[in-house]
Amino acid sequence: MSTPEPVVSATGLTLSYRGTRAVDDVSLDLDRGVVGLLGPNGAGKTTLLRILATATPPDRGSLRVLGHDPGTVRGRTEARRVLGYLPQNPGLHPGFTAFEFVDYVAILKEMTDRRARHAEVRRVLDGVGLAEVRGKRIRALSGGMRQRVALAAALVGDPGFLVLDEPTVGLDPEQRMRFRELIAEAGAGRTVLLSTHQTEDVAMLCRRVIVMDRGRVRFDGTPQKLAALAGGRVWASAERSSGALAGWLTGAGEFRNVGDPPTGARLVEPTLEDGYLLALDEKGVAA
Ligand SMILES: Nc1ncnc2c1ncn2[C@@H]1O[C@H](COP(=O)(O)OP(=O)(O)OP(=O)(O)O)[C@@H](O)[C@H]1O
Repeated sequence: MSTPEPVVSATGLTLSYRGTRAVDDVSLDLDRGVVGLLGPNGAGKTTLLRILATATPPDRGSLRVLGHDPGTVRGRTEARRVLGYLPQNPGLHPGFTAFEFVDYVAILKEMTDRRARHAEVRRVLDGVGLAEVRGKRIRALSGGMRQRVALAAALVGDPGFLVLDEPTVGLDPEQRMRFRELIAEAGAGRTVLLSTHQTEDVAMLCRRVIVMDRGRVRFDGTPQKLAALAGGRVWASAERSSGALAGWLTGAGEFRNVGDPPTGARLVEPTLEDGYLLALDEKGVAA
């Protein structure tokens, strides 16, 4: 029996901007569920997401999205029909109502039957909990609600692949948790790639995490495995410790350090964030 094709399959993706390799020979396969994409500013996350969402063609490499090849005009059109993209700056028109904006996106997605399209717009707005405010102008909505409008727009047409670029940035903790619920729901039946700086979002939501730095994949594995990279490398001390890549005085009045512990150090449980820090420090850590 042949193995089914992954939902997204990328090989050797490379894209440079004026000599800087924003994405450098990235290969990955994605299947169902929420996959987190972590990396420092400028790591290449947005550029990779734009390539996967077919918004930018790579200089090199091949890509298949739900069986389509975005390298061809026809394949690109087909791929766009089956993917949803929430970009970093979704460009919500403030004068539109939530309904009008999502309807506008649905029109761009070539949904020509007005009645079916309006039913779909209502479905996605209801799905993100905005049924009550669909007639309100976007300028009158809170930041959290605006992000939900952008998510609803990405969900139009029930895409099999959803690309989310830092969707929780700027949200307060309550709104972030509400958004987390929506991402988890979205990931139940489809492939979601979630770029974020929030390591907690990854720990709470993702079964797989990819860490990028300087255009390359530095780690690809489970959140548990990423945290485990810091096993034996996080310790508490009364004084500032040399050998720490990062160390700070906590509210409990002692230092928490990540790095190379001195002999006899009092080790503490590592978090995914500790593993992330070490994955960036030790370039080329594999899954
Ligand atoms: N349109 C562009 N023109 C020139 N350089 C660009 C362009 N877009 C991105 N870059 C450069 O490519 C590299 C990767 O940028 P990218 O925005 O993909 O990173 P990122 O990981 O998404 O960063 P952030 O977390 O800050 O959003 C950076 O060096 C950036 O300056």
